[in-house]
Amino acid sequence: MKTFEGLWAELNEIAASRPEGSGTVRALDAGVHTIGKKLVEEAAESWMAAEYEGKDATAEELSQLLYHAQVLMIASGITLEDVYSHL
Ligand SMILES: N=c1c2ncn([C@@H]3O[C@H](COP(=O)(O)OP(=O)(O)OP(=O)(O)O)[C@@H](O)[C@H]3O)c2ncn1[C@@H]1O[C@H](COP(=O)(O)O)[C@@H](O)[C@H]1O
Repeated sequence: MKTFEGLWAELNEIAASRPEGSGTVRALDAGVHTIGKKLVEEAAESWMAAEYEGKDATAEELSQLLYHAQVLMIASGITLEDVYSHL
């Protein structure tokens, strides 16, 4: 099963190697403004799922929120340690 740290390693590798057809590369090229809007959208969808759609849908939306948070971190030059230092 993929973990937060496993996805982080995968996305950083993708950002460096820029494989053809990658949605992550497309998102990074679109920039922080576009990534930020997607992050907010997934946050809202997570909220709605938690209120009305049950655990499975909520977990799926939260996984997308975590993905977009990681993409925003890469686009902003932020490391896991930068974030963990605030936990
Ligand atoms: N975990 C994710 C992931 N979660 C969410 N998303 C993106 O977020 C979108 C979900 O948004 P929505 O729910 O709004 O669905 P949608 O409206 O149909 O999507 P869009 O039209 O907005 O793209 C998906 O279409 C993906 O673009 C993800 N994209 C990629 N990953 C993983 O990231 C890795 C790299 O992916 P690529 O860069 O695409 O190779 C792989 O392991 C993928 O599984």
